[in-house]
Amino acid sequence: MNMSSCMTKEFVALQADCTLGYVLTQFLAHRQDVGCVLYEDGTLEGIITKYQLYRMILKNCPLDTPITPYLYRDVTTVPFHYPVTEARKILLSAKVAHAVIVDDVGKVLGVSTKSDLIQSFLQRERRLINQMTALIENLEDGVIGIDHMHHIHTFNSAAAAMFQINSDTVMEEHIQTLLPMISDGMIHALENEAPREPQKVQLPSAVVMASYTPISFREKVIGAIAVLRDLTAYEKVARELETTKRLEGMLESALEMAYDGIAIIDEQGCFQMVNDALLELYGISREELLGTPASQRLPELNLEDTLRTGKELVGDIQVIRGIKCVITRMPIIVQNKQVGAIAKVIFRQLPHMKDLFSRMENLEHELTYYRGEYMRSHVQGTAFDHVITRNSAMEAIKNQAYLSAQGSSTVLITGESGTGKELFAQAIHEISGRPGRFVKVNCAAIPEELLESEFFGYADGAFTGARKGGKPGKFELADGGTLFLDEIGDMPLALQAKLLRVLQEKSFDRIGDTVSRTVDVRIVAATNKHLEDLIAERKFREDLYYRIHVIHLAIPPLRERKEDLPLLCSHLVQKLNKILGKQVQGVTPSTLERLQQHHWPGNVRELENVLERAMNLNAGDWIVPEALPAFLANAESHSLPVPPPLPAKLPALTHSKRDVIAAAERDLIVAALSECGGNRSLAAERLAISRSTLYQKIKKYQIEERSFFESKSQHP
Ligand SMILES: Nc1ncnc2c1ncn2[C@@H]1O[C@H](COP(=O)(O)OP(=O)(O)OP(=O)(O)O)[C@@H](O)[C@H]1O
Repeated sequence: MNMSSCMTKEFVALQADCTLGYVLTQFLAHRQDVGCVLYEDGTLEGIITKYQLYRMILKNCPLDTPITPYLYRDVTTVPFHYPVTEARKILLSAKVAHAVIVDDVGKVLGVSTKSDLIQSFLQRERRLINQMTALIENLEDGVIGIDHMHHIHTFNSAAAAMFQINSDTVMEEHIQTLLPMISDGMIHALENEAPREPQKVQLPSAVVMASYTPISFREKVIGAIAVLRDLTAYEKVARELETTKRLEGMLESALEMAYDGIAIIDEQGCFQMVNDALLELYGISREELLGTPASQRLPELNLEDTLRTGKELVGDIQVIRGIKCVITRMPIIVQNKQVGAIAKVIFRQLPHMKDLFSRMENLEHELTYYRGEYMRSHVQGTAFDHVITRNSAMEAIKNQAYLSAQGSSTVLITGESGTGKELFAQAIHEISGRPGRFVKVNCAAIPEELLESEFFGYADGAFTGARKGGKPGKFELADGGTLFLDEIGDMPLALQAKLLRVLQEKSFDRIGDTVSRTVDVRIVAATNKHLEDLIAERKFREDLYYRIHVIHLAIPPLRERKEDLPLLCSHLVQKLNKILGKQVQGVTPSTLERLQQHHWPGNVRELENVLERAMNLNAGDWIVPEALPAFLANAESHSLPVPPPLPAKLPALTHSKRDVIAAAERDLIVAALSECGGNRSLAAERLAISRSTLYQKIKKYQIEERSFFESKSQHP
């Protein structure tokens, strides 16, 4: 603040020839005590004060007396730009009550009196007090002031919040009564007239650092002030800092222990952390890397790409200093913000790891195999114990069958007639633990017109002659169990479509019924036909094929596993002993030798029939070659060349070849039927095929069976 704002601009301006009377009139009119006598150019000639006028009056000077002789010419002037404090000093040292304020060239601008100065000082003080109060009020620190009697006179809002009390209620209260936790410090500062060491104080809602200072006025201590700084936030930050430091230490140790190279970059793409493994790979020092841009120092890590896209990349193959490396990159996200990126470089013993993985994979496969094997033989092995084999391919199929039994997927079993397809189906059902029944349907043996009712049953009154109350079909009977669809390749197309629907929707309608029924049936299908060929010939639906072809067990024919013959012979002899009530020990080595030479087109069923026949004929404990049927017993027969094993899938036959084979097959069947007088069971046995296969072939070749009964009656 300068003097231009601390002066009276409407001063009494006079000329030297002004009279006493005129000046008195001006003083009264302007209520002033001093007048400035100016030259024409406005500069100061002198001043006249009211005391001079009093003196003129006391000397009885008439009112028209000019004032010139009474002027003060040695006047204290102050330039207008001087600060008020400076002007005060000038007035005090000159011991005058007025100062004339002049501009740069000495022209009078106004007059400043002592009262002007006091006013201005009071104004300034008021402003300072207001500023101070506002400052104290708005401080984040709590401020408490006491007077020399220890009574509180200052208590700002921050202090009120810290002590959780209202400022108005604490004024003039004794500090010791109201705030004992800080009173000692304040009184100490007051009485010792010196600041007190800051101390940590626990308040009800916060921890504060309190500093105490005495307040002096005119070199006398008149009170004390306490400033309280809330440490809660600082303490939290300190704790977080400590945790961060600890975590950083842990992270560094973890990085150093890592076997692979690791590099971390910050938001700017500069290296923040690298571990020894990475430095070793690059042959570089930590100092050379830290703080440098990754894109320039190690561009092959491509970390800036991860920083830019925020995308993870696993398994990037790079060659670094001649070493093949696998690099994985990931963004580092903190509170939903990407703050950097990390790269992991796998470079040590990669080839060994590859070997290790493939060995692990093999071991896993082996484990699965042996687990299945173990479970099968130790836990619930009985069902598959009936499937006799020592052939490794068969063992693998048994395993697969065992594992598939645990699930509910459809199983397709293929293999020549008599290879044990039904045996497998039964074992699967037993192992599955399904509570329902094992229901078998021979799709080839049921007349076509009855197939639908056999499968789905019929409702009460569905057709003339229908059983009262209706009849459940095989699907219903197998609810909760297993439905074994034998010879599925022979299922008519119309029924295939219906079966497909049931498999897809798990529901069906009885014939003549309006209510759909839902069933839980596990399907095991079997066939000795090549379903792919039937699909090509449009005799089997492709969609149904894919529906049932979920798990496929392809059973090899007996001629491909002749090592099974000794075991099978002893198993079947024991089985037949029970049925026939015999005590046969087994087959002699020479019998086995002959059996080994046979081609076994009828597979295990044919072997079973041969052994049954031999046991019926054989008188002794052991089955000798003589007890074997002629085609096995006589030398010519067993010396017959054994045809080579059939490939899994025969090449497509030409029509003529097929016809020749069909004609030969028909002749054989006719011969067998005629020999057995039309007895299908005997003929099937003689031909080493199942009854259903024989029935199917009789149908296929349209063989008239009546003639055989007749021929039998002619031969006693
Ligand atoms: N590996 C085996 N171990 C013990 N017995 C077996 C084996 N394979 C088949 N058999 C027996 O052979 C006979 C024929 O088996 P199964 O009826 O299961 O054959 P399939 O393949 O279903 O025949 P088809 O196709 O003619 O219906 C059964 O008495 C069965 O117990």
